[in-house]
Amino acid sequence: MEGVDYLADERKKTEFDVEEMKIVWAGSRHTFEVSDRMAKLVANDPVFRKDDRVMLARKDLFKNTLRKATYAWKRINELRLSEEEASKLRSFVDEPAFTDLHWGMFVPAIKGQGTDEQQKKWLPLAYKMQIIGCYAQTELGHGSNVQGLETTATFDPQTDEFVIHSPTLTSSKWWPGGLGKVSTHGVVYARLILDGQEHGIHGFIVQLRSLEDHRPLPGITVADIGMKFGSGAYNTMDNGLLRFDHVRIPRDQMLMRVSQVTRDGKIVQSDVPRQLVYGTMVYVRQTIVQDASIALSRAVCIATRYSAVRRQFGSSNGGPETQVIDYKTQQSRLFPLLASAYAFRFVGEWLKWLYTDVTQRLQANDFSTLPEAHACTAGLKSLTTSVTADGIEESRKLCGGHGYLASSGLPELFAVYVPACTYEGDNTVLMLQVARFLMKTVSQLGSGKPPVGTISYMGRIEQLMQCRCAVKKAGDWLNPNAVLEAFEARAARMSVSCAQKLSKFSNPEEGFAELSADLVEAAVAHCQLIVVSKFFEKLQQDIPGKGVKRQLEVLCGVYSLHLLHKHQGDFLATSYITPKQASLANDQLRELYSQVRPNAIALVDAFNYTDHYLGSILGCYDGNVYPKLYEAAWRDPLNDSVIPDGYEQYIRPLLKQQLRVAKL
Ligand SMILES: CCCCCCCCCC/C=C\CCCCCCCC(=O)SCCNC(=O)CCNC(=O)[C@H](O)C(C)(C)COP(=O)(O)OP(=O)(O)OC[C@H]1O[C@@H](n2cnc3c(N)ncnc32)[C@H](O)[C@@H]1OP(=O)(O)O
Ligand SMILES: Cc1cc2nc3c(=O)[nH]c(=O)nc-3n(C[C@H](O)[C@H](O)[C@H](O)COP(=O)(O)OP(=O)(O)OC[C@H]3O[C@@H](n4cnc5c(N)ncnc54)[C@H](O)[C@@H]3O)c2cc1C
Repeated sequence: MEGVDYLADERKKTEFDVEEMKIVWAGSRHTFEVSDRMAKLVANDPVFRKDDRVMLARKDLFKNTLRKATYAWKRINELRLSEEEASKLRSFVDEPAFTDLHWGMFVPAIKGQGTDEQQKKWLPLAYKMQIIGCYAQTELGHGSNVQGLETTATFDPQTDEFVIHSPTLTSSKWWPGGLGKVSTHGVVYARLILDGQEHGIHGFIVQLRSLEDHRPLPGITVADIGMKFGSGAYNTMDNGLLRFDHVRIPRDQMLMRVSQVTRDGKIVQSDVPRQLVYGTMVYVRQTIVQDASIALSRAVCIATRYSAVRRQFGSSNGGPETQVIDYKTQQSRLFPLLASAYAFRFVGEWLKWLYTDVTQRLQANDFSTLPEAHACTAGLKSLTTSVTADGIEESRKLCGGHGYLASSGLPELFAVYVPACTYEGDNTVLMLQVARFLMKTVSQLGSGKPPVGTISYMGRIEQLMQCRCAVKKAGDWLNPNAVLEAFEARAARMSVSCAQKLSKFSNPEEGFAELSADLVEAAVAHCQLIVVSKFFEKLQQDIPGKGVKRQLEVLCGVYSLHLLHKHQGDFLATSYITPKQASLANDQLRELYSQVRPNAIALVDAFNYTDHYLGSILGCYDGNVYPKLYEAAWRDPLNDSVIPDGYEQYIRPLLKQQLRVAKL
């Protein structure tokens, strides 16, 4: 029935001010208002419809994305949207496109690695989309190992040019988004060669296609790499391959903020550390952490609403069956994901602050916080994307059979999201970077240089190695200090244990390789501690609105205690807690689930997602799931006719043949 809210009874149970929670989720009233306005603008414009997307074949899918992306650009200009509004609008269009890489990597690479003059030349063109750019780093043979890239950029002093070349098949650029069919330019990463000497990997702005007729320029071979995971999903994106055959570019197209090549072919290093060549990756990893909370909250919103609608078993005297959300097993799978979405939102907010802070410091030639920023962005990117990818799949299972329907929105969300565990750094490779940072920190303890920031807890290493958990009853686990100390002690002890084992190897690199699985576990423990501690820090802030802070405290408890329960092996093995204390934590966790239960629908309403953005019948705001599923089935092209295409050719002869067999 039109206009009936099938979740109204659920919404009546709410114990907090949802409108205020929406502001907390958005980050500020201003961000909420911009988001809300842009989401509605997209939802109300028929050009941005997406319910037909899963039916499209690759070419139509791609053209459809071009149509939407260019229409979005037209609206951005017509409405004179700010950068913030434009970026929100693009995200609500909700379709991976070349514009993600243009705005998300090409522009930031020029901003971060280009000199002032280079920025002055290229950014205005990029801002007006008079050139479209991609980020061409990964090759067929090398992705994780950036130092192993094979593309060469050889300086020719005769002509004052670089010669960009792909010497082998494995040096072909492979994967860059937007490269396959759209980009006119790329920031291409290549080995710099001056007078026969190698000088590491640097970024170069290379024009790839003609601005007149879009044909590849001489010496350039470029194409799409082919279909990817899932039928629709990320196939809206033209990930590309690219080969260079001695392509010449002017010297001033090497991005020269980190190192400069002079007219006579000499390299001059600026004060800036060489790792800044990796700066765009740090920036993007930070945005990916923010996106993780969005993707996870979408999945959780769908699974929570549907769990309140869906009923199975438990009917007595002909009454309604039990809502599946009331099953403790459903709650123990769903509510930690809900809590994780909030936790990732807050750690993402903090990481954005950290990134802004490190950027300002870099501008003032203070490079001291760069290693921590690298470790935090790498580790949190790895942790949040892994949990989110698994969480989307768990949400699908929480929706039973209907979760497998494309109209649930979950299969597509999963297919689009899951490469986040790989792109912008494979999650294991990134955790190993965190492990290196941890081992370095442990080795420097006692050197007089106290660890700061997210690693400052290591400064209390003696206390953390010896302390024992003081929890005596379940409610003691609600004390933030008890929880924080548990996570700190676990992370510190796991790191120290790895460092002790490492010290037994005569070759540290061999030791690191041998112990890498343990090191990854220590890095995960450290990253989980960061998320828990940033959630607690959020709760220190003034949070207005009836019951809002209380709900966040409950979610923070769920987030930390479900981790403690899941990883109790770590906490027990490091002897910080006893089995009894682990069991008390689980008792408290169950109690917290009961407190989430009446607020669950309101907690996902606070994400403020339009039905358009969610793109899910199971997650629709009014909960009127069954009629919508029934109607959607009839819209499937297979139901255009009662007798399917192919009946005469295949089904009828088959049936006849079976008759003949039966007669024999
Ligand atoms: C329909 C539904 C829609 C649903 C939508 C859902 C939401 C979707 C969201 C989508 C969002 C965005 C879309 C994104 C689109 C995809 C973009 C993907 C783009 C890419 O993938 S680009 C390619 C990225 N490539 C990588 O990340 C490669 C990974 N490898 C590396 O980073 C490095 O090579 C390395 C692993 C770090 C190793 O490098 P290297 O060997 O040079 O380094 P060492 O280990 O020797 O370390 C040397 C030294 O340098 C320090 N260091 C390393 N990296 C950095 C850094 N980045 N910054 C600062 N410092 C760094 C390291 O710590 C060492 O320091 P030390 O000497 O120990 O002090
Ligand atoms: C959808 C998508 C979009 C992308 N977009 C872009 C783009 O726009 N631009 C771009 O340049 N690139 C892009 N990429 C490439 C991406 O950045 C790389 O695929 C990614 O960095 C992983 O590198 P790889 O493929 O070389 O993985 P590999 O390193 O080959 O990983 C394979 C396996 O080896 C393991 N492994 C590798 N090294 C180690 C190690 N040292 N220790 C232990 N285990 C290890 C990994 O954990 C993994 O299990 C994209 C990729 C995808 C999937």
